[in-house]
Amino acid sequence: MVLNPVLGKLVSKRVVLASASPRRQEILTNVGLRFEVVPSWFKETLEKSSFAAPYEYAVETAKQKALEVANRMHVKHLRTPDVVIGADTIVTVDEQILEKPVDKQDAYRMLSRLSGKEHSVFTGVAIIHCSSKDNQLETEVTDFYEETKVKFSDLSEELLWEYIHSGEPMDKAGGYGIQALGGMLVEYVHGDFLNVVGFPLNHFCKKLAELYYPPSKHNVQHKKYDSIPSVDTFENLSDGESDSSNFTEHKGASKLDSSGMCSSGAIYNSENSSSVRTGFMVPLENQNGVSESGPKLPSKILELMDGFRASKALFVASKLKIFDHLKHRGPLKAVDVSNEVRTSVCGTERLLDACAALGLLEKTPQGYSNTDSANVYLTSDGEYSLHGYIIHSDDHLWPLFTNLESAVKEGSRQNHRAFGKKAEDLFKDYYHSEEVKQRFMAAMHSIAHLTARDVATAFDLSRFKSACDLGGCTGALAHELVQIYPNLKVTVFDLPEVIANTSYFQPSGQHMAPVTFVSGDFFKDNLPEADLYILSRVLHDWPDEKIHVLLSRISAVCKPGCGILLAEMVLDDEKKNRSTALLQSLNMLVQTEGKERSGSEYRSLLEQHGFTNVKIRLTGNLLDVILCAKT
Ligand SMILES: Cc1cn([C@@H]2O[C@H](COP(=O)(O)OP(=O)(O)OP(=O)(O)O)[C@@H](O)[C@H]2O)c(=O)[nH]c1=O
Repeated sequence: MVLNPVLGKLVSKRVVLASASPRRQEILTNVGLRFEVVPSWFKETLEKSSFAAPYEYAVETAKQKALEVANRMHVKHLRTPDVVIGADTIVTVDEQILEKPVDKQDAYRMLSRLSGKEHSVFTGVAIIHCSSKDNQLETEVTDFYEETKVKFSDLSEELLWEYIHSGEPMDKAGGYGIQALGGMLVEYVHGDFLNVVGFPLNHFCKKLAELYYPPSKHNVQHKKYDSIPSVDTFENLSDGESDSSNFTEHKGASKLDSSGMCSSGAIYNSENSSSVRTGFMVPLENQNGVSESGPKLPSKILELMDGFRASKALFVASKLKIFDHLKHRGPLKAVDVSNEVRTSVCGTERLLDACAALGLLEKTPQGYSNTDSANVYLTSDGEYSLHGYIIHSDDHLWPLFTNLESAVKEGSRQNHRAFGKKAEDLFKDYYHSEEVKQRFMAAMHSIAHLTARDVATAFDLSRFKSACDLGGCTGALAHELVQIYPNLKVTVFDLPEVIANTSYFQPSGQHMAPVTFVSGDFFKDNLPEADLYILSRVLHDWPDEKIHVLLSRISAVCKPGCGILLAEMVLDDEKKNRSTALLQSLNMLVQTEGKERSGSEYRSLLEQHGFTNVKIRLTGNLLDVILCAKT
């Protein structure tokens, strides 16, 4: 495998693909890159005549798409990505730039222009490396383009219209998809096929190699990077050389463990510990000095095998409030932390070291201190504290997940095995004790607060005058909504046990008037009147039968034009790409009768109750958003 070493450089980074194109997602997923998808909101309206060459237009558009996402993620979530990738594909013929057709007539114009001729497909790509200094986003942009020439056969009118009516042209530059039916129109392709499909993978890998393995004096003389470097080339690149790259590696990304394995997939040859090999095929020399290929290092599998250890280390550090202590008193030595939290020195030191290697803490000669993200997310009073959710995960989800095998065998929740009692009503279980209720509410508040801005801004909701957040718990989303839409009045509707406990979670110093709390059970009691009903992380708790009851109750009080806003993790229709959401669906299996659903499943549920014009936005945050209106 020659590609993995370069892509392996991205393993420990938060990589974001700023593109809604399913083709780009597939091309990069197929080579094992792990990334989040955050489609860009940049409008592709740059003035084409201001560019000397068409590829400059594609490159600039790609750059603007990626920068928009980098900025948005930095400003909105305090979650600066490490690398954002943007791309833009255009077709040029007779010095005209063709983008995606706006309608069938436009597709006809484009395709008849391409008929019987050779044209060029350019994809511009921008790779943005991001960092945050004093809360300011800093970016380093690398961009390039790739050109592929494509020749179409002569297309008859009949063929052309048949192709247009297939629907394939509409979301594709030049009005065709070479990877599908459009392939039948093509006489020849000169250049990179994937570049036509939407992403020049080969050139992208070369760029990464240039960035992460800048040629040293030594190999400038001997090596020419005019193709993707071979394994041999990579073997000669020590980490020393890669460290000279501008881009710092994630801390601990290449740490050795006792078995000689590196977390990034690098391995030390025991006979030559100074050379780090980042390939997955590990050439080792046998006694005769002949190279043999060792087994592949399955770093993804190893990471998954260890995943629970990392989770538990995070849970224990959170439970011991180590991040809180370090926020106020750090840097501290292990012995001081152990005194503060009353634990053994040797155990504490190992936990702190593990947390530092996982990137949760900094370790310096002065001691351990929090990273910026530990201060924001892991302290119990951090601005976007996940502390509540972490404690809930440890106390509640962990015991349930240890019974995952039974859940899979039986197809049902496991409260009886985890907690020794039969699950009655999902929420009654949470609310049977004050302590469990507080913990659950804190967990829900953590997630609602972290996602509220993206949920509230996924669609323009300014046409609605009143909203009712059904199961709105502590009101975290409601408060965000009234900040963003000052004319909106929001009612939070939840069970009496919840409403009685919301005061602790209210933001201080805000004008509280527009958010009202009303108690009731949305399956039984009258629903407050509203133009917009919000269900955030509600439907995934329930089986379809219960959802039909709830949606029919909402539909009965909803006037035409009024809407429903759902916030859920939305699965892709094939249920194969979004591992966080698919794991969340297992999480629902172990504890509820609900599940995560795909966009089409939600659409179908809503349409059965008279809600149409269903729009789905993937936010790149933990929750996606669906908006629909009653007709
Ligand atoms: C020529 C050709 C193009 N495409 C698709 O055309 C879109 C171009 O549009 P874009 O503006 O570059 O991208 P987008 O789809 O709008 O996504 P985004 O990156 O969010 O702007 C991309 O999808 C490409 O795959 C194919 O799937 N096959 C082909 O043969």
